[in-house]
Order: sequence, then structure tokens, then C-alpha cells
Amino acid sequence: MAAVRLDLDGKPIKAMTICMIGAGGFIGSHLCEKLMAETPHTVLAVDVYNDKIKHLLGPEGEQQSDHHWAGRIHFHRLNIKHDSRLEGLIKMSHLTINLAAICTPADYNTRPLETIYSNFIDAIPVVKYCSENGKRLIHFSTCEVYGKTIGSFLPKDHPLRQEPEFYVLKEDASPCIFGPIEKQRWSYACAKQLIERLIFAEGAENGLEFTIVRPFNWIGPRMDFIPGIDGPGEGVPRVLACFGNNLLRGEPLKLVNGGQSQRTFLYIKDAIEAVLLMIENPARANGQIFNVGNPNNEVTVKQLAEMMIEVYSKVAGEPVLDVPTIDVSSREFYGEGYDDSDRRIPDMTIISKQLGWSPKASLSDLLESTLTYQHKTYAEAMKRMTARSATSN
Ligand SMILES: O=C(O)[C@H]1O[C@H](OP(=O)(O)OP(=O)(O)OC[C@H]2O[C@@H](n3ccc(=O)[nH]c3=O)[C@H](O)[C@@H]2O)[C@H](O)[C@@H](O)[C@@H]1O
Repeated sequence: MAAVRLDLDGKPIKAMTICMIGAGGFIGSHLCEKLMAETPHTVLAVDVYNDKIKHLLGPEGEQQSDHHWAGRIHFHRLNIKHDSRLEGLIKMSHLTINLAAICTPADYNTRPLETIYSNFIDAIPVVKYCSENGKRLIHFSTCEVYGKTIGSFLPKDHPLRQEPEFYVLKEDASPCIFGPIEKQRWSYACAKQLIERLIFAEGAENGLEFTIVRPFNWIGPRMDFIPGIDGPGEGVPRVLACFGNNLLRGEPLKLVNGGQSQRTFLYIKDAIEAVLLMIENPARANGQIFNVGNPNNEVTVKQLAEMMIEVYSKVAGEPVLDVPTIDVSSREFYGEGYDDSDRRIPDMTIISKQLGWSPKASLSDLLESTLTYQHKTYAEAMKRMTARSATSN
């Protein structure tokens, strides 16, 4: 008999049914893998695509019968925008996790309506169904709700910029600072902030049991897409996949406005540990907003590029290009209306107190495993594609 799994307070964890909206994406796929491999829980996996979780499903989109998770993952191909089956799935579950979102910055200023609809309007019924049916909700928000740091408004060399209150982002203390409306970059952060406020209000007025997750640049295998290979040729994914794409094509990495913005990167496998603790410790997670990031992995985008160039050269056994990076303006790269978060250091007090969680993987280790994956998965397909376009020219 399998050993009884205990929560952080020593109580046995009961098997639950989880309605996971957006289960076919980057985060969803890692979470499904973890839930199948290490827990007894059942997942109703809701998404429009299932490519990233195909390895967990059988040929009919159902479970693989030869794995120990047989019968515990069911794929439901539906779009939450307009599908009456959604409420039924939420009612059948103990917990709903909403991961569905447009979350690539290239879309925020070029498809602002879709961005606002997907991150705010489409999420409303999910909140409502959970609240009306007394179901728990874990909603995925973003570190972007903090916007820019207070320190970014001070002169470059101002000593206060070194003070943590001017740059460390705290769930219960930091303000949300966005740019003007014409900078449509903030359409996303603003939509995410409003859905957080709606969820918080449902908790306060109607007793909704909720947890809000603010991911800080989670990266790893299966993130986004490589343009022209498993995504649109003209698409612009997030920075890991942009740089991965450049490395696979042997072209210089593009540094937007010189790559001076700073980010902290968290390995997806560390992040999933945190989410599992939230799932299995409702008494500690309900009513909380959690930063989930790795404050020790801070780099400028330029430094990230330099690290990725070095690691990729090692894993692919290829020499570094003579001109490995080039600077581009944000207008050239993203178009009108782009703006940027200057710096994102998560305060870890709440998550460490409530869940005892802290991140482990260093940036160099997580880049090594992620770039090894990218090279293995895409290098051959990229060679074939470049050979085809060379013969057709
Ligand atoms: O992954 C995340 O957690 C966050 O990613 C994005 O935010 P951002 O970090 O700005 O997105 P990236 O596209 O990964 O860009 C990071 C930085 O790299 C720069 N960049 C991106 C791509 C590129 O080719 N070159 C380049 O210099 C961007 O201008 C930006 O300064 C999303 O907006 C957030 O919701 C999400 O929480």
C-alpha cells in the first residue's frame, strides 16, 4: 500500500479532483506531470490545445492505460469564452486552477483588446462559478501587477535606489505603478490587477476561498514556442524562447533598448513545488496572494543573453558568433505602445512563512537543462527548415 501523504500540518492529504483551465500550456503541462507522478489527484484538463500534455494522454485525448495515472487525467477541449460545459466541470471539482491567459508582451500593445478580454472578461465566469458553487480557486496572476518600481522614478544615481523599499516587491505593501493609457503594454497588468481585485472582493463579500499566484519569470522546457517550428513564424514569444530561437538559427540575440531591464528567473520545477504546496495546504494558502520567484537569480537581460550564448555553445558544441548580440529599439522590436518593467525582485516573506517554500535552482543550472532541452528538441527541425528555405530561394 502506498504511504499516506501528509500536509504541512501533519494531516493526511485526501485525493481531490482539480479543474485545470489552461492545462495545455507551459505551466499547466508541468503541473499535470507533477500531479500524475506524485499525487493521487484527478485532473480535468481544460484547454483548446493539448500538444504539451500529449505524453500524459492516450490517443483519444483520454488517459494512457499503461501508466499508473490511468483514469486520473481527462482532457476537455473547450474554449472558456463560450462553452456552457465549464460550470459543470467546476461543480465536479474540489478546486479550480485558472492558468488561461495571453501572457506574451508582444501581444499587449498589438492586440490590447484580446489581452484585456482574455485576462479579465474571460476569467470572470470562472470566479463567479467558483464563488456561487462554494469551490476553491487558485488564480494565476503575474508579477507585472507591480508594474515599475518606485526607484525607477528617481534619478539614475540617487542613493535611495539602493534601498530595498524602492525596488523589492511586497504583496501587501508595494503599489501597482503603470504607465499612461497610450502605452498599451499596461493593458495586461491592468486587466490582471482588476481580476485580482474582483477575486479579493468575492473573498471579502461572498466568502470565496481563493489563492492568487504571482509568477516571477518562470522558465524551463516547453516555454512558449520557437517561431516557425512549433508556433507562428512572425510570432514573438518571451525572452527565453526569443533568445533560444536566435541561438538555434545562429543569429545575434536582440537586446531591446540595450537589454538594461532586470529580471529574476525561477526554474519551472521549483515553481511547481510551490504550487503543489498551495494545492495541498488550503488552510495555509486560502486568502493569500503569493509572489513565486527566485530573488537570487537576478540579471539584466544583457547578462541573460551572455549566459545563454555561453551555455548554448557548450551544450550544442558550436562556436560563439563573432557578433553575438545586437541592440534594437523597443519600437522596432515590439511596435508603438511598448513600455517595460525595470526590475522585479520578489519579497519572499509570505510564501516562506505560509508554505516554508524557497527556490533552489541557480540560473546557470536551469539554463543548462533548459538549453539542452531546446537543442535536443529543435536543432534538427531548424536545420531542415533552413535547408528547405535555402533551396526554395
Ligand atoms: O514570464 C513571466 O513571468 C513574465 O513574462 C512577461 O514579462 P517580461 O518579463 O517583460 O517578458 P519577456 O518577453 O520575457 O521580456 C523580458 C525582457 O527581455 C527583453 N527582450 C525580450 C525578447 C528579446 O528578444 N529581447 C529582449 O531584450 C524585453 O524587452 C524585457 O525587457 C509577462 O508579461 C509577465 O506576465 C510574466 O509574468
